[in-house]
Amino acid sequence: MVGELICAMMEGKGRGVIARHSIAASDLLLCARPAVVLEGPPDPEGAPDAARLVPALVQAANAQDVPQIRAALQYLYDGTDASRLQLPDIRTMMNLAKHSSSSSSSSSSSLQEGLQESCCDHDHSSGHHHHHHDSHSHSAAEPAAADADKLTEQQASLLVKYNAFADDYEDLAAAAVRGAAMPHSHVGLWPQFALFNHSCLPNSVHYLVGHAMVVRAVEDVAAGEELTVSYLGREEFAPAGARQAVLQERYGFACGCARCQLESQAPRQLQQQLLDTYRQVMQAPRQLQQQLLDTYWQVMQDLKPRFLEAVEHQDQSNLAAVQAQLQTLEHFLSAALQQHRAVLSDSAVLVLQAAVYDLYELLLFCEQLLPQGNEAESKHAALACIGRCLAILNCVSKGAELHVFLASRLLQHAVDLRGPDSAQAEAAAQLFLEAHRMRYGSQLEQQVQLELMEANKQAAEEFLM
Ligand SMILES: C[S@@+](CC[C@H](N)C(=O)[O-])C[C@H]1O[C@@H](n2cnc3c(N)ncnc32)[C@H](O)[C@@H]1O
Repeated sequence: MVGELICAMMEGKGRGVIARHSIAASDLLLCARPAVVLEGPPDPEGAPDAARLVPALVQAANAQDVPQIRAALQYLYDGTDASRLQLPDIRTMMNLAKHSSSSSSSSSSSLQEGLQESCCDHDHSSGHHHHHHDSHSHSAAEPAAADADKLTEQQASLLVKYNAFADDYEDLAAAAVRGAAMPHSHVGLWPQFALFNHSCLPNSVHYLVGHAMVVRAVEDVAAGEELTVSYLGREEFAPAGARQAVLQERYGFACGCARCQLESQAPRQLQQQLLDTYRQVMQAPRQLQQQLLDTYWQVMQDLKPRFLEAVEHQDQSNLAAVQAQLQTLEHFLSAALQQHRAVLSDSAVLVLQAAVYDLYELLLFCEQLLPQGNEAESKHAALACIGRCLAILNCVSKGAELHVFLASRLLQHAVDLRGPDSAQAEAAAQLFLEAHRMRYGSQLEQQVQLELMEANKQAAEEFLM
């Protein structure tokens, strides 16, 4: 499928990646190794500072024995030079990665190799196609260096500033399946991945397997349509203004994607309400988030079997007070959404709700920490909360890790509450499978599929409250 992508100029965005032919949801788009990558310690310490990539990038680009890296980076930096318009194809990228400074013992797992093979199998073209263009977002600070043979430190800094990618973990389930030790944080530069532009409602998902960057479509994409990824992590769950501020500051562009447009066209009153809700959720209950997380860790570490009981003995009344506040917020927001329901499609409502995703997630956490009524009732309530969160993620964040985790949680609750053979459990299993299909594709061997599902179930236990 990699051969089906074209690099072209996108109005107001510099270059971008478009589909040459139609692409189906869950198709693999890219699996590429980095030009450079640095591993950090496992979370919570986070990924190394991207600035540390600059000297490594200069060194990799100027290494005599691997001119392809220099070509890829120079292309990325300065697409205006006709002599360098030919982007190395995926095979070249794979080969050059063998020589790159980023070799890793963990990168030879069978899952990763499988992914690479599936790329190569589909790559029937001789390389990417792209059109000549004369402006480029990365090179604003200076024209192409006359001595184009060497990538300068200044050029490398610009490349890193706009193109580096960092993550606290590689894909946790894939790491577990391939037997990797504790997954590490990463910061690196993947030249082909860096050609994808951003959307707050992306049609592709991306993640690391070892050092390989995997990109997969999560929507059906028509020929000629742009393929987009989200540059925002958790910050994607914020209103348009907040997202745009981050994108402007970090990447220097004003986002005008479909989600931003939808929000800016929503009735003014509703926009204000979304903003107010977001502020209240993000400001006031920040302590609550911490409190909930602290509670979570405490309970998971030594009191897991008596999870709900233990929480009751700690700060139940405090949590209940916050829960009540959250419920009030949710009530008003839902009334406002209801008021404008006639002009909003189902998915528009979900897109708008994504701006205050934290509200819904905190309600879910409260529900899980503070059971109300009898066990069945509280499970019902939790099931409804999970369903709501999942619907939002299924709309704006398809194939994301959180999407897979919540689908796993929904399945667990449905099985618990209604039994493994119930219609609800079956529907939830279908959602879990679908989230997996988006993230890992539809052509996985059944055994690998089962192992990934089990690993994601475990990871959801550990990482989701
Ligand atoms: C990783 S690069 C993406 C490829 C880039 N367009 C190019 O020509 O090399 C990130 C840069 O692309 C541009 N960009 C990405 N997404 C955009 C969007 N939705 N709207 C406008 N510019 C965007 C910004 O200049 C950003 O700093």
